[in-house]
Amino acid sequence: VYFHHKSRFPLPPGLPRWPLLGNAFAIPTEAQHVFFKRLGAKLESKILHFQVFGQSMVVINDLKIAQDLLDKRSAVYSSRPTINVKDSDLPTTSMGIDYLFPFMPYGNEWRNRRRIFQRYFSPKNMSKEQDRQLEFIRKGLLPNLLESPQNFSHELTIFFSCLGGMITSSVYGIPVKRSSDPNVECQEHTFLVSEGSTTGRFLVDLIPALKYVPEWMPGAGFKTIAREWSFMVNKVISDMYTATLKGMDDGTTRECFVSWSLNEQRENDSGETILQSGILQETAGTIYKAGTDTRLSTALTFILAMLLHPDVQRKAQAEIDAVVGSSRLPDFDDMPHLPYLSAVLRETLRWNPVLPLGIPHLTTEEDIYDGLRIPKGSMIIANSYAMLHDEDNFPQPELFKPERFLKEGKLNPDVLNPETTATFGFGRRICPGAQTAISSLYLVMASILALFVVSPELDLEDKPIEVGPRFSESIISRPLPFSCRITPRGDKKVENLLKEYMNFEII
Ligand code: HEM
Repeated sequence: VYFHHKSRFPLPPGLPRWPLLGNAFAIPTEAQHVFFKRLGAKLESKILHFQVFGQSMVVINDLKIAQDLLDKRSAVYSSRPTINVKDSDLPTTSMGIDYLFPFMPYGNEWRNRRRIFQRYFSPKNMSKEQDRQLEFIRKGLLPNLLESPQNFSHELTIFFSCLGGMITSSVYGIPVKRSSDPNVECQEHTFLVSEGSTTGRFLVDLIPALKYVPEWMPGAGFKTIAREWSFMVNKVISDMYTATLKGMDDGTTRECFVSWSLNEQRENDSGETILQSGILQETAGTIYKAGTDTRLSTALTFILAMLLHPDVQRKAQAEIDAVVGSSRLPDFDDMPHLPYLSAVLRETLRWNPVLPLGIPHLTTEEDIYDGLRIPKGSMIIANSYAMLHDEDNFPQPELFKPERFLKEGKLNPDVLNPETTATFGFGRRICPGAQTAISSLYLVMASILALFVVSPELDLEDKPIEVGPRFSESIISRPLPFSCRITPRGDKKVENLLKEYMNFEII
């Protein structure tokens, strides 16, 4: 009786549906975040409902609604859509990667893994992680940029080596080469196999209800790839883990997520449990992809913003020079004294949210919100892009304007902070890597601006090549390849400043 009573509430507004297909073909396959934002404005609703091949889907375009539901009612809004490939098609129970906890449904299995992750990536280990970040930036990123032949694909590789290497070292503690490290490349290639050309494809393939269009429907090709892919992912995850254990025995592993977690658990007498059950190995296997792509996209967005806004770049450099001087490199202690740079980071996260639609949640109960019915089993999409481009909070949201976060030269606490709002998701699923991400991005930005200038590439007639802000319009939003130059600043003794950090081939 109660159920029927509740079900009389209407669904949130949406589009007219076709039988069976529902709204599948009304939703574009690219730039969905922009489509949802515009449709919400047209239908005058900040919460929308769609039906896609029988899957109920709710899109939230508003921060308060997302907080009311995903944060405050998190007991109901914290699951994930699961992967729906038949058992018989695959060697393991599903695609073989649903044990990676970002994609696990809500419950104890997910909770155990997330706890193990959070115990290491917590404030008490932050200074150790920051030492590692400093090292990878100073011995890897900066020397590599200095030696770079200046082209986008090379620079992309440099950022990727630094961030992929940093996370590999954080998780596995094994030595990493400053460029072309075989373990970093192997993880990257393996995780990329299913993705085709864009990074977004990776997540799209993982989230069944996002496969609106036939090419993403599980067909023979998809299943073959899934089978091969799950095998390779599992092998890499197991090989990397074994390398750490071996390194722990012969003393070559530096302290890292895996070694720290094992030691900590051994002290509590339960180390055998996580070791035997393989939970630690699985949790470790999650971290590379989550921690590399997201930071890489943010770093590239930052470079693009500096290219397009030389005035912002000069202001940030002047602030760094005033605080850091010319005889040393920036470090984490400088952060509180660099409000303009902090505003640049906030604006970078806001201007091009890396995961514009976050990662979908799933409701485990029916719910009623503001007179609207949210069915059980609905996929919930929090449109972070719409929230971070909400004109009420961020006037002229398409403009890159760090000043919006400042008042009288200080960070203005009255303006929403993208470091703590929407960028990293919501509720019990909120990104557990946010602190480490922010800290490393801050140092990447400060270090580059202290030593280098981002400027336009010149064409054959020495005219600057024009670049527009264009992003891959998939699940992960990343600037499309653009030409630029990242050259040592003429007013700094860059080689001297980097002298003690050059020539470390292995970090
Ligand atoms: C700029 C960088 C990053 C951004 C923008 C970002 C954003 C996000 C978002 C939006 C989610 C989904 C939250 C939700 O479901 O509501 C997420 C989940 C996650 N992130 Fe991040 N992330 C970043 C960096 C990192 C890093 C560096 C790590 C690891 C060290 C990491 C590990 C994870 C994990 C493990 C999850 C899954 C959490 C779960 O399902 O319980 N992320 N991230």
